[in-house]
Amino acid sequence: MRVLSVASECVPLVKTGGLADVAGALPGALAREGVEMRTLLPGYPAVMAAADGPAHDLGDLFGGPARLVEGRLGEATLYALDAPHLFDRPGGIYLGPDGQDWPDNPQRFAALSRTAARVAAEGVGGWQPQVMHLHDWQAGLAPLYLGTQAAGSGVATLLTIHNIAFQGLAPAAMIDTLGLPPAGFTPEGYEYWGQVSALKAGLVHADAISTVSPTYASELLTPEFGLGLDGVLRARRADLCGILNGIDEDAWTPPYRTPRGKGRHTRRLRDELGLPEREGPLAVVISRLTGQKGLDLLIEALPALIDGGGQLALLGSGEPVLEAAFRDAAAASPHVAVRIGYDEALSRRMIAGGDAILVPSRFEPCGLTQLYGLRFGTVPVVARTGGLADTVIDANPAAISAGVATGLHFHPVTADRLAQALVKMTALWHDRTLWQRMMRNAMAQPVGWDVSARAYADLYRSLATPS
Ligand SMILES: Nc1ncnc2c1ncn2[C@@H]1O[C@H](COP(=O)(O)OP(=O)(O)O[C@H]2O[C@H](CO)[C@@H](O)[C@H](O)[C@H]2O)[C@@H](O)[C@H]1O
Repeated sequence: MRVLSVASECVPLVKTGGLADVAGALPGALAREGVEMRTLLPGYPAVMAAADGPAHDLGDLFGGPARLVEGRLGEATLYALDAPHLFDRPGGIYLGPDGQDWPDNPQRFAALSRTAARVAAEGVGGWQPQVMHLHDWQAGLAPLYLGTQAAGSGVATLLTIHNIAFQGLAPAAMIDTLGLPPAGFTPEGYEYWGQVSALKAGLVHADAISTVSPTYASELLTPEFGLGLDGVLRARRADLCGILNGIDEDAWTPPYRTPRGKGRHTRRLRDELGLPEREGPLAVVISRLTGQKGLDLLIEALPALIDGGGQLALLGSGEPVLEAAFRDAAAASPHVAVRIGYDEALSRRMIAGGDAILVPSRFEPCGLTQLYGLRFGTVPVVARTGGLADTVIDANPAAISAGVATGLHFHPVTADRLAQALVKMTALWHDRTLWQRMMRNAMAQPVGWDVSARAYADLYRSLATPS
């Protein structure tokens, strides 16, 4: 089975969020299922640095010359879309130096999608996929472009939603520039309230749609979570499924085997962050600071943790208002440590040293940090939504008496309920036997890719026409 994965970011080359982790993990996880997955990425400078193989000329692509250059992504093949006028620039991969989207983002990711469709239709260097696995809006136009290619039939398409909040909107005036079929610009097609929506194009035209947890797959069908696309998704309900993300269990192995081993790392973390010793739980957060993640609720609920004898260590970056609020919280209490920035090594030390990891998201398609938490016995305290609900077993009385709890849920997602959960977490932490039982349960829970890789492989096989 040959699959082309198409993404706008991918570890270890370029990452702004969880999509990169998933795109980076899939080729290895699927190789074990007999799937040969190759990955197409935009040729940002960091990606071009990994592309030193044969090059294939693509001619002009949205106003400049383009090539597909082969490289390696771990054991797998990488295709880098080398189009310097679109991708060779300093700054963020989505945002310019002014913090706004690059003005030519519609063309940049249309170029990625159009190239994907071309690889699917014509093959590259003698290799042609049977299935295209497209990630988020940046690859959303690929099924539409594929449909316009004479040779396009026969390659199946799967679109995975990692974040429906980004829909890839562009003005209708760009239909020609992007080379889209004008007849498709209707509410049943890729039009979204008078604009072009790359995500909607994918949702309408892909053969199948998935998202990254079963609960989120059903939440997406509701107006609250569908963010304007719930109607489109309800119409495609029969083709929508949820497959949980995993994490790379080898890359994320705790530096201890049993709960007892954690203490040393907690002391070290307190030292590193300048937190005083305290007889209470040390909660950690590693997150993008955006409305999605519900961290404004944590600012409100923080007294419940700190006045109850706990501590908070937060690592993140994002919205300036939230960064400032957490900096202020750290200035106001010796029991709050805040690091603004992106630092994977520190994130690992925090997960190893923390007693609990907080994920109060308003919506969370899957979430990865609670999975790291489980693996490290860092008890997750999570909003009961999306993949958080699917991966953490709440310490309710039934789960406690059955001895299966791995964390805490709160619902509805409000500051009050979060505060209550923090109080409960503190009480559970003081019951050392119970807490260690939860840690052991968490550490024993499988959070790798095995089950989900098999689910993707089955899905690809059900979509592909035999060849
Ligand atoms: N300051 C920082 N320093 C170091 N590391 C940091 C960091 N901030 C974030 N990270 C890391 O970035 C990743 C974030 O992944 P998540 O899945 O938690 O959320 P994200 O919303 O980005 O992903 C979206 O896509 C993924 C993949 O499908 C879904 O799990 C998720 O629900 C969806 O919102 C984690 O690996 C985390 O450790």
